[in-house]
Amino acid sequence: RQSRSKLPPSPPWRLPLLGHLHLIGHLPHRSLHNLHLRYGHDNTGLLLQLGRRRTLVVSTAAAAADLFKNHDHAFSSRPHNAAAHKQTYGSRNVSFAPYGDHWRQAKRVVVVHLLSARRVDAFAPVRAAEAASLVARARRAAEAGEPVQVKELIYGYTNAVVIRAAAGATGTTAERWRQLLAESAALVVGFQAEDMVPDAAARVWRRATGLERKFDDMVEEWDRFLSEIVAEHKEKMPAGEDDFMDVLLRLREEEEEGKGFALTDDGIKAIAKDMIVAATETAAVALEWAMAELARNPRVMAKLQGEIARVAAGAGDTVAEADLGRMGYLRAVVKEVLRLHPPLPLLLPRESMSAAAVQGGRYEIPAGTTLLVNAWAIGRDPAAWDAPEEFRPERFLAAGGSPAVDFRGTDYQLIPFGAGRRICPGINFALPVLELALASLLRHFDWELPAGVRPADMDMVEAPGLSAPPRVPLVVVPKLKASS
Ligand code: HEM
Repeated sequence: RQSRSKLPPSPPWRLPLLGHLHLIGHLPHRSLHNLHLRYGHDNTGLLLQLGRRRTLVVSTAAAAADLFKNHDHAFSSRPHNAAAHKQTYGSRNVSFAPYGDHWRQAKRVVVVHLLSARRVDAFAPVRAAEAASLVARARRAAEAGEPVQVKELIYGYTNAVVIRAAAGATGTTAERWRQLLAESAALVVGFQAEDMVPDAAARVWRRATGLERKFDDMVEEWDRFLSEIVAEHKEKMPAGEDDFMDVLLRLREEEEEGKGFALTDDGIKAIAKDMIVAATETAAVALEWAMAELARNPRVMAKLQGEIARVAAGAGDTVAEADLGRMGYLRAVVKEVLRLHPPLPLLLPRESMSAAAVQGGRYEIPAGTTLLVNAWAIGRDPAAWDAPEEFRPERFLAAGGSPAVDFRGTDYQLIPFGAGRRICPGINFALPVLELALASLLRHFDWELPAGVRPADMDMVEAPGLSAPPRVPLVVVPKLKASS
């Protein structure tokens, strides 16, 4: 019953039940960007009815700035999603938990105890060992003169780093974990039934199509696996550095002494799984896009290799993490990759808990509205970026002493990790994982496109899904550099 003039603009052609869903193709960030260009308001966004969800879509830096600066609290919850709820022990993780005491405490545990600078530093030997193994695999391909599928090369690395940090797991346990991750991801591509119709009706549809059974089997298999890992951790005290499971179990012991956060076994499993799911895919997608952009822009690759050679001169076979801080161009490349290819192009959906009068009261967004922030479109916002489609890391090198734009949630034109209360807590964990892999791969090899493929021929469009790797997996040929 709200006055229409107070609602942000909407596209025409709203259908019963579907609302505007029929206007969304299989790459929602691209469809939503096009809809924004046709019907949206640059300072506010666009209001859509996506199935049963009234959805505000924000596609510009100006609109993101207004929302995150002035209305972050109102939009700090997550929409309920039955599939995610089941997979997360009833939203007992961080990413999908609704705003409230549980989320606040769980996020605090993650930020303070699992992802603190000290803890991230403690995993440096894990990263160094896995980077060395990444280089060894690339070296074998180079010596055999074989092209490599970058996704396979990279996933092995990000999976291993994350799983070792989360649960100290290697070998067959890590392999089982890898399979479970891949199978779960395949089940949650695209809009789900409960986005369209009420939960009960969605359940009937999922049962009829056999999807419910598949979800239940998957949830059971994850639980069996995580329970085994918790049991193993309870049995043996850690030798060496603690992994996330060790830390969570210790926090629980402290709680029993009245000092910590009340964690059940399910809570521990939910948080550990959250860390692994949130970290593995995002980092791998970012690395695959980085390699694609470097293969497509030989000038940037050569300049980056020059920096790495200068800074890491004389070091051993792998790049020392301490040297990464002196590689300013490497950081600029990472930023430019995340600007054009945010691994979660629509971040994670939010939901408003109260009405919000945005743009100084010009528009009113009712409570219970889903918010999609199109980071992919914001990275291409012509009001925020010069020549937005160009891959030009130099734009991030601070000119004349002005501070360079950063991705930590205060420069709203670059928000691949989100912003505000729900910002990603894993930035400090992700950065050395990304930078060490890139520096190691570029230090030892030149990466060429297979014979006959020209940079201009490369397909730079994303695959459908929550995260967005290249739809055509990148294949490149490593050539051992003369100095390696
Ligand atoms: C390149 C790597 C990564 C990218 C691009 C990324 C991106 C994101 C984004 C966009 C969000 C949603 C933010 C929002 O709603 O505003 C998020 C949330 C989250 N990320 Fe990351 N992430 C990355 C790596 C990691 C890592 C390494 C971890 C943990 C080890 C992690 C843990 C989480 C968690 C727990 C949340 C939920 C936060 C909340 O709901 O309060 N992420 N991430």
